[in-house]
Amino acid sequence: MSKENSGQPLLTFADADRSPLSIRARALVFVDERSRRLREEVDQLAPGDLPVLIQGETGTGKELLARQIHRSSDRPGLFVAVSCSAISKSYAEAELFGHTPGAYNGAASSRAGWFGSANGGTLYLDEIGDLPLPLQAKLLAALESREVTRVGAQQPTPVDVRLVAATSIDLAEAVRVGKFNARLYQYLNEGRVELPPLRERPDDILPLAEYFLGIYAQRLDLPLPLISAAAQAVLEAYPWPGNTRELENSVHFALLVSEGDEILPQHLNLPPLPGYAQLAGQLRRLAANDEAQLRQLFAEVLAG
Ligand SMILES: Nc1ncnc2c1ncn2[C@@H]1O[C@H](COP(=O)(O)OP(=O)(O)OP(=O)(O)O)[C@@H](O)[C@H]1O
Repeated sequence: MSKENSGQPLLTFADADRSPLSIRARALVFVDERSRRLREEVDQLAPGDLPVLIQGETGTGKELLARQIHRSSDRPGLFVAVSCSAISKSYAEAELFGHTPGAYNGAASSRAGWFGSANGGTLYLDEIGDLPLPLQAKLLAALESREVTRVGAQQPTPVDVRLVAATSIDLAEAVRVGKFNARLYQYLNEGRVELPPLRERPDDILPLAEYFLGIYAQRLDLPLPLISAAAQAVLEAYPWPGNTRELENSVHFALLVSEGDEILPQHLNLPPLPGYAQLAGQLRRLAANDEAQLRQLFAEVLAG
């Protein structure tokens, strides 16, 4: 997604699925039990036009999930992805809702804006908490009334847009401190989905690593290496603060530097973990899979 904000429209993603350069996955790798449950939740929410709010740390796959929701909804219009943190301050309203010719200096022609471009489809607003407050109220009004008034226009235009929003911050807290519109929060909260950080769905780590390895090997026309047992252990123990995106970058890097048929720990380019962090990784894994086993482990440790 373009992050420039010189006042030009930032909309770029409508057909990113078709870009040969984009790794944007078609498949959602969801193997861990928590991910499977999430997948079921999303499958229930996807049909129809209810708004959805996806809460999750950076790089967890929120946009991929939003695309999946759009695909499964069978809405005929486009999936339009916009990062609210990249919105140009001066032209935010015109970017979002469009404008008429001559609405402001330099606006020679009219534009539908992101909202209008998503007509009949899905508008994905990433980091919705970064949307300026006055626009939050206008967004809610447009969603509820199903019409928008372009900047400079006298009459509203009918629109049918499904909103899927994402946030990495706690919007309830933002409402509490007056930074987020309470009614917009209620509107969004009806279809709320929590996307857990990667470290809390450890059984996704290796399948995702294999998946990215396969995709990058194919794209770069390289032979597919194996991930050595030691590298697998490192991948599983690492806490992935940058989540799936960080894993993707690490695997991509490893493929480029491994020059052989096996990925070793040193190819992953991850900071070395202190002993306690490795232990924490193993404990997280055990806790996710088998609480009884974890309790037994603690009992053994405490018994000396
Ligand atoms: N479950 C998954 N299966 C396959 N690929 C995934 C999965 N989750 C994330 N990815 C990939 O990881 C990368 C990051 O995902 P995405 O951009 O959707 O995250 P995000 O949460 O929207 O990030 P940000 O918070 O920075 O906006 C993308 O390349 C995406 O295709």
